[in-house]
Amino acid sequence: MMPELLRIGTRNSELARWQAMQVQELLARQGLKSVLVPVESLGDRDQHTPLYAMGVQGVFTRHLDQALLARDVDLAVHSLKDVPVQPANGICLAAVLPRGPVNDVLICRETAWLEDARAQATIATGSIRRRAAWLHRYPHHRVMDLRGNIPTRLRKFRESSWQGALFAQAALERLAISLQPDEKMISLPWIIPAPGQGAIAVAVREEDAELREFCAARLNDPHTALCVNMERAFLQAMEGGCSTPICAYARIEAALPAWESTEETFSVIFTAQVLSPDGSRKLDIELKKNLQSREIVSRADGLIEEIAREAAENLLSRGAKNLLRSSHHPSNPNPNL
Ligand SMILES: NCc1[nH]cc(CCC(=O)O)c1CC(=O)O
Repeated sequence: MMPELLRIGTRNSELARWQAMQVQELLARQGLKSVLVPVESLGDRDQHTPLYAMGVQGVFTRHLDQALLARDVDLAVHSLKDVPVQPANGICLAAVLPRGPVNDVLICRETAWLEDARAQATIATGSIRRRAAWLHRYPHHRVMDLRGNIPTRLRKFRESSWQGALFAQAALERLAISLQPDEKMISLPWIIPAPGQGAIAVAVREEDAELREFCAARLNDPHTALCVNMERAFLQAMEGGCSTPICAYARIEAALPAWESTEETFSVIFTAQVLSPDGSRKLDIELKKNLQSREIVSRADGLIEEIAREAAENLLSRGAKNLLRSSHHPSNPNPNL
């Protein structure tokens, strides 16, 4: 039996509440009533310790896992990017919603410094992936640590003299952030996103079979699921956590059908990258597979395994582990590099 009123657990940030409301709206369209239940997370309580230094996975999701297991909530809504690849015991991801924008963006005031290859600049981000990618392209820039939720980070940028700050485009769009007249938003497609970036996930208790199946049938987007599950399988194969500069992005594009085929044909394009934390070195790979539309569901698991393993084996054989290990603390780069 499903409860009359579903309780949706969410972090209490503006972005988290917006995302939880999306799920609430989708449930309402299916005739299900729900309420939002805010649950504070470790990552929200401590907004100063850099994320990479917290040393635990799931700083944004653990308290919601606990609320699910304690039966204080029936569903939990997460930014998939923040969810550890290994789910907590008794909890499973039942659905991912259609993916939003995946890119990172730069918010800045004037841009002369970007066009001048030798200009000095200070850029702010709390993400070691964005830091590494930025420093790879602009090794002479300085990257500052910037923590907090989106409005806080934007405010800190506005009060600073930094040239720019990095954000997920999905987050800015969801909060309908309006830029000031002197501000610009520049899309950064050359930064490969984090696994799962731009996707919203719904977690439930494993034992709630009815709710789990309902979410899988009515809320889940199979295209998004194929892509993000591939990115996360790759992350797992690399044994990386949320605090390593591991990037992965899978997308599905319509491909021209083979002449004898009447079925729609797609390509899955998987791009991955690992960087040394100081940005001095990087390894890339791109893999592409064609598949028929029905295979997006029927062959999903096999394809995810196959591509994730091939990409991880390739990068690991080229020395990815050394590269990720080469400096542990961004502000204390290995002098040997
Ligand atoms: N770690 C925080 C977090 N988790 C998800 C998003 C943005 C939305 C998304 O990428 O899905 C953000 C903010 C950011 O990365 O700037």
